[in-house]
Amino acid sequence: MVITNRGLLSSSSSCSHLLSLICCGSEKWAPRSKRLQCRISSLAQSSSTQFGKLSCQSLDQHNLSARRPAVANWSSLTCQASRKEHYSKPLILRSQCQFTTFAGSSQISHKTVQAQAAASTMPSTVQNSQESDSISYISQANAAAIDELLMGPLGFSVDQLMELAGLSVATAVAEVYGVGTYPRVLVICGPGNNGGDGLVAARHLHHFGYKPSIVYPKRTDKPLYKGLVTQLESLAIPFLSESDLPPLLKDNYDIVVDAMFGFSFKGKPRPPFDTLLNRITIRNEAGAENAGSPFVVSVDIPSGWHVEEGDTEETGFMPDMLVSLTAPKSCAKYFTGAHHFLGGRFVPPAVVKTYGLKLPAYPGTSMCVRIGKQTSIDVASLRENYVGHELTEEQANPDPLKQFQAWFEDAVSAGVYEPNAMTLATADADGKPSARLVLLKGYDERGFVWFTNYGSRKAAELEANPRAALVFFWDKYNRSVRIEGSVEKISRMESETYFHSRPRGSQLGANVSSQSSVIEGRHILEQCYKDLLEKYNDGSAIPMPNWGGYRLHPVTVEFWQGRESRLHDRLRYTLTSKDGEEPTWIIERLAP
Ligand SMILES: NC(=O)C1=CN([C@@H]2O[C@H](COP(=O)(O)OP(=O)(O)OC[C@H]3O[C@@H](n4cnc5c(N)ncnc54)[C@H](O)[C@@H]3O)[C@@H](O)[C@H]2O)[C@H](O)CC1
Ligand SMILES: [K+]
Repeated sequence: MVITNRGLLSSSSSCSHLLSLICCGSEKWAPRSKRLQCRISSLAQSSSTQFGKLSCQSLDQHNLSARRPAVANWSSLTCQASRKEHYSKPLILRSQCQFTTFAGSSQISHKTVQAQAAASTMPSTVQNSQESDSISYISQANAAAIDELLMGPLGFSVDQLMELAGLSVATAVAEVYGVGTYPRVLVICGPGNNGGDGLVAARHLHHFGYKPSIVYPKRTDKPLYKGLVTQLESLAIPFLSESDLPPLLKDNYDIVVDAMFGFSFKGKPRPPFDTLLNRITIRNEAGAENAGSPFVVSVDIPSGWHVEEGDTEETGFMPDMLVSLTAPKSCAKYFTGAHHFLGGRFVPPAVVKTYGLKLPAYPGTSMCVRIGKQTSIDVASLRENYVGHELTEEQANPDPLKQFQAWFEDAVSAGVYEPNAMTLATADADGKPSARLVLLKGYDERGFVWFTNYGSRKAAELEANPRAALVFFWDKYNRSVRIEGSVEKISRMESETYFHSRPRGSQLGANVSSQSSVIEGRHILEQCYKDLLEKYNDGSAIPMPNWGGYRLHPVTVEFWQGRESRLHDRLRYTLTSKDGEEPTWIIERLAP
């Protein structure tokens, strides 16, 4: 019987009936004591077979208790072991389980199997049982069997699955480590399909704007891999040898993608992967001098880990992020890094059914989904170490509008969500400020335009005090732009043109909302919307309400680029006019 930590465990015995042992350890911990709970159940559900007896006995010094359900035809038993001690060592439960089966009234087999299971030393806050219950973790054997099923009767090809796997990895990386802050990626590829996933991920990361480099020491001649390498070479993505790597990886890389080994890994890593793994492990040791080394993202499995039991070699390797593929492997239960994602949005119902998989839904059009909680966040310590971009006086366009356009286009191509969202700050006649988010709807040499209800609070404030400030923030590049100046309404014709270009639903919505006024409830809006929908359901023009655009004429524009160690770049453009001359922009650097 082979039993692993805290997951569904495979078992074998010479007996014709399979047993499985489900252990859940760390979530049951009490301070300074460890408890391991195992449920032993029969997977043989033959109607002619009934369990006559199933018992469990501890082979160690544990306090073992066994509980069986109070039903006559029972086929499972819960054993619980506990031992008081420090957290430093795993709790190992070795027990002897005995079962006897009957067909009719005669005993047909009697088998004693020994089971061993361990509770890891993870603190109980890291995972909760709800999480383990709501998602399936699969064994090494099942991972391989699922692959065979996919690539056999279910008609998938390895290239196709690898493409989906690599794309999932790249999208998960981009979701957590923005290209603006962490552009330099080292992808370390192993000899098998896990390495292939790494090659695919590198290609997608390149197209997402990252700068990947690859270490691929054990290449294969298979056409699939040769093709992937050729594709990367055609993008001028560098392939490096281990000797090309700097002594401190963080000097050249923000992220390391560990695509060395996946679910077929066995034993201990052989050279050169042992040293490569060492290089991305050191950072986890207390007081390591390279504690600020790159973030490590493991593909499918943290390389070197036992596929089911985790870091059995006690190397201390713990990636910051794990992207499980298809379904998390059992070892993922020991993952305590900050980010756990599941990738591979292709699992057909036949696989889900055959393996009884519980998998989370993928949101929207995402290729990956976050699973598990993000480890608790200390808000005060949230801090990006901005790297990779700069804004020097030499680079800055003398025209702030052109500089804005360049940064805006960068934000759009980096996939920033609503890059035109900006905070608009206004103040009333007494100087009392207020701010809200609005959408930029146009910009040119005349200024920056947005639309709103002319009866809103901002409109009243702009009436009393026609000056405003705008702030953009584009996280993927760690850039912000601040714009200040005077504000005026745009012409009614411009507003009409834009209003009628909007979807009819938005036009009706603008008529419904007497913006910023207090209303009795949402039903007022819904009723009014319904009435207007009926009124204009003949397709006739929807009139523009007291609504329109504003244009801010900038007099100062500041560009802020986040840089390392808080030494940010700040360039402020100020519109300055000397006697009788056309106003011009002067650029000054501000202390960060
Ligand atoms: N269904 C999916 O989601 C898919 C995932 N894919 C990825 O494929 C791997 C599994 O690939 P496989 O080729 O079977 O195995 P590995 O990549 O884990 O590596 C096997 C490779 O490594 C060698 N090896 C084994 N042990 C050692 C060791 N101790 N030291 C050195 N080398 C070792 C072995 O000889 C082989 O050469 C899965 O995890 C996903 O990442 C697929 O891309 C598509 C389907
Ligand atoms: K890996």
